[in-house]
Amino acid sequence: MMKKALTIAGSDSGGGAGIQADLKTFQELEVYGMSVLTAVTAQNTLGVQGVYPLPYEAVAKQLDSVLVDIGTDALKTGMLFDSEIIEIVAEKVKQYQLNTLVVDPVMIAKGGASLLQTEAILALRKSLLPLSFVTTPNIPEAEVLANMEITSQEDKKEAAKRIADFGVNNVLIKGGHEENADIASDLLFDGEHFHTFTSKRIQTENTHGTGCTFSAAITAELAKGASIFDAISVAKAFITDAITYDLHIGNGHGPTNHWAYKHKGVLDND
Ligand SMILES: Nc1ncnc2c1ncn2[C@@H]1O[C@H](COP(=O)(O)OP(=O)(O)O)[C@@H](O)[C@H]1O
Ligand SMILES: Cc1ncc(COP(=O)(O)O)c(N)n1
Repeated sequence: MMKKALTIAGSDSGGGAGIQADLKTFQELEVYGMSVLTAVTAQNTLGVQGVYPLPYEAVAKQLDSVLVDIGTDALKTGMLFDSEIIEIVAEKVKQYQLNTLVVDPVMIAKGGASLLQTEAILALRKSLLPLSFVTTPNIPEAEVLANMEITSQEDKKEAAKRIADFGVNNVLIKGGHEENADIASDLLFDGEHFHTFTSKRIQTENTHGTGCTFSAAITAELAKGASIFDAISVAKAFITDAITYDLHIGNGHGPTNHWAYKHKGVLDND
């Protein structure tokens, strides 16, 4: 039986991040993908030109439609926009007893546009993180959640512990923003131990959607029954290939290549 994965996120009209990145990743990793939209963004490789949240009722209804009938083996959240949407998601996660929740605490798009209202940070900490199996902040997001600056490996560890204290089982702080490093190193705290997942750093401007793609890959692997460690290992290989075979599309920060992980051979012969 094919496993199922659900993403609750915003639409990226440019196709590189958000719902579109998530569904492409689910497809490549061979899980059945479903989506609940929270907002529509007018977006391309140059940035975000508009943000249009959906009515709260639309978010709640989409969740009920999917969960009453189809159900899911794992789910992830991306852009949630405000505290009301966070509370709706938290309610539904409890109501339908969903255990495998991946929270990618999307706050700001790479060009600087806000995808989460500042008032919503509290709701994220108090209502959603306690229900989560894993959360995947980048460094600026980890700084906001943990309420501290991160300038060293020790700071990263301290921030991971502080975020775990909100009640989430696993905290994965991504190292994509450490631009001076020659590796891209992500730190996992599983409540007891630290592990790092490392790849070489790829020099490219085309990193639009890396965080969405990475957390979607973790979600797909968890849906198939992988352990958190194995799910992150596959996701790290998936995102590294997707960045290595990046797409030179548009005039700004292009997207990653969701096709690469499964079809490197074909791309190498291109
Ligand atoms: N230039 C890069 N080379 C290799 N891996 C990268 C690069 N940039 C980001 N990554 C990896 O992509 C994943 C997403 O991280 P990040 O870019 O920090 O997320 P976000 O998109 O949320 O800011 C992480 O595994 C990170 O290590
Ligand atoms: C609708 C939407 N959701 C999320 C992101 C973040 O993208 P990234 O993965 O590059 O942090 C985005 N740019 N747009």
